[in-house]
Amino acid sequence: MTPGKKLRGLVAATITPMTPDGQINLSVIRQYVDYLVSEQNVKNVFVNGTTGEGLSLNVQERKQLAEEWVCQGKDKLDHVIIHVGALSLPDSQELARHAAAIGASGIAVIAPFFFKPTNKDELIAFLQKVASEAPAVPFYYYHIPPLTGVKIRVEGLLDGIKERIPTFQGVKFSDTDLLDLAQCINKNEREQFAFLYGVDEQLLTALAIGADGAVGSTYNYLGQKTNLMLQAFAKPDLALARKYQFLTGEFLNFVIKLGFGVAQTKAVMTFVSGIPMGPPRLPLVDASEEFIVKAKAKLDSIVWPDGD
Ligand SMILES: CC(=O)N[C@@H]([C@@H](O)[C@H](O)[C@H](O)CO)[C@@H](O)CC(=O)C(=O)O
Repeated sequence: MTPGKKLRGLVAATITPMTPDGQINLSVIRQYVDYLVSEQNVKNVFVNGTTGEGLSLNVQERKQLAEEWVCQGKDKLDHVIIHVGALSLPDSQELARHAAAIGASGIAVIAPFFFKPTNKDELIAFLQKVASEAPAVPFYYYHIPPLTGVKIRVEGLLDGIKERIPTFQGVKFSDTDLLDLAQCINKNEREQFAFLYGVDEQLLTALAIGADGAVGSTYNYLGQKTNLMLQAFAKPDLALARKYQFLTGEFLNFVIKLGFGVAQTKAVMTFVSGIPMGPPRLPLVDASEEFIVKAKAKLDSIVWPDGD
């Protein structure tokens, strides 16, 4: 891992592999790391987040997964960010201490979403209590209002955040309010915070307003194609960048219409990578055979600009 290096580019929101009987399956994580690096050119991971079913795992499972990713990622990955958010503050603090102890390169926290903070001060108070348990570890706020229902705008949250959370390093922004994201980027140029976008089908738009990179589920299996989009954008060859975005969008638009979530992501990753991701944990249920057949046919039918 590369300490101190600003987080940029693609971050795979990792899937939690499970055995057919629903236990976490640590045995494939080594192969998973190698696959991300060699086949997808993705060297950053975000562990135990939404895609990783982090909120459906117990504390022990989350620690085991964090340890395995840090251990297998050593000398191979640049950043291993561990999501340590939980509804229970002590659980979240325990996970933050654990992430620090195992040498994670960052921690992230989601807004609590059962009893919700009602304003930015309450939210910052919660985040601060977690961040202070890992005082040497870069801290990221994980903003995902479609799932948490916590709609506190990030722009306001960032005002004076470094005084409250000295380790504050950036935001994983999984929302479509691009005005909020743009205001964050515009106001925080000097702070060197990292803004990582989390709606994969709209990444190009976020890059245009200055996002540093992205955290998402599709970079597990479309990382290499999305990296080509990032390269085209940097060149700049916007026409080419758009082609990549339109094609990933075409796939996502297709699967979203069929019904797309973490269970389906596990199925897609299994057929693309060959690594068994197993079933999701209840209340999520397995992707149907019909979904798998249709999603695979759709992905195979796409002709990418690089000729693949
Ligand atoms: C709601 C949701 O799951 N969003 C995904 C996206 O990557 C999403 O799967 C993608 O944009 C397809 O819609 C990520 O933002 C989630 C994520 O990064 C995580 O797993 O923590």
